[in-house]
Amino acid sequence: MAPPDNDALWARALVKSYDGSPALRGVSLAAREGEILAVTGPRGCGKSTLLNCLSGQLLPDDGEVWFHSIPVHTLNASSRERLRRERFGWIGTEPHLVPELTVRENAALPLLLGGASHKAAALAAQEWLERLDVADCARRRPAELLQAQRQRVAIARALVTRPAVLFADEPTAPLHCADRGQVLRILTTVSRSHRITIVLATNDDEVTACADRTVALLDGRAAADAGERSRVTAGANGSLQEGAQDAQHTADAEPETAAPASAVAAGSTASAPPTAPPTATTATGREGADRCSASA
Ligand SMILES: Nc1ncnc2c1ncn2[C@@H]1O[C@H](COP(=O)(O)OP(=O)(O)OP(=O)(O)O)[C@@H](O)[C@H]1O
Repeated sequence: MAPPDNDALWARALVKSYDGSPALRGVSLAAREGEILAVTGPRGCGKSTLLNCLSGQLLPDDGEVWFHSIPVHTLNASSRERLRRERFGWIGTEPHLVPELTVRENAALPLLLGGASHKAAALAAQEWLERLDVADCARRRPAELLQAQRQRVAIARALVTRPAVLFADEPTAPLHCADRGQVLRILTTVSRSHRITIVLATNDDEVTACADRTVALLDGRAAADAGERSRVTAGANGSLQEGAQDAQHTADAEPETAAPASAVAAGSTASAPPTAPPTATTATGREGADRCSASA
């Protein structure tokens, strides 16, 4: 089944088990370009597994994941790796920086791995370190930084490639309140200014308030699509149901053209690509993000 044209990320009836123990039992969701989608739920409900399946780090046992017209679930390992490197960013709960590299080298790493010149990669890394307010740490090693600074470096590293989708797995969990606010402000600002779709797993109400929509998981299933602007909910059989109220479009985002998705789809093994190319969508309204921006 092909995804709707206007979704950047779309998943249907995802199933995933570990050694026969189910972690996802038929989760469906969709996220538009520039939208922030929060995946919430108690510990062990499957949030991380869902993000791993959506980002192509894990293959679901069943179900589909589409990034625009690319069927992520059918890509071979090297194509998924390339997709992750070129179009996706990842922020984990722990920063996991390379201890031997400087902060700037860490932030530049995805570009260097993608073949960028050292100069271009260093310039881009520096730019993001400045935005994240850790530029003065550029020559230091991760061990010399505070945890909050390391997390900001990890965010710079995730954003340096200007990903289309940023996955964030409890990105604020290890941070103190003030740092949490700043990280949220950065994420919401970047999502808006660069039209980056953000899918974040969280148990933090403050984080959830910054999202455009929420998908609540319970025991590997979507309990409800709780946002007031929700437009897609998972049916009992994993089918997608369109909600009555569509997202409010805003004109405040500055469009940034992404590289053609077909560049990544080259390695796809799918036999039936979507019938129509995806069309660009606008960012949705974000009252929660405005609240976070104002309070951070
Ligand atoms: N690599 C793994 N091997 C075996 N079981 C796993 C693995 N990863 C997750 N699980 C199990 O799958 C279920 C879902 O875990 P997952 O980490 O996706 O949930 P979560 O909502 O992200 O939890 P948390 O908030 O604790 O990170 C849990 O029962 C967990 O124990």
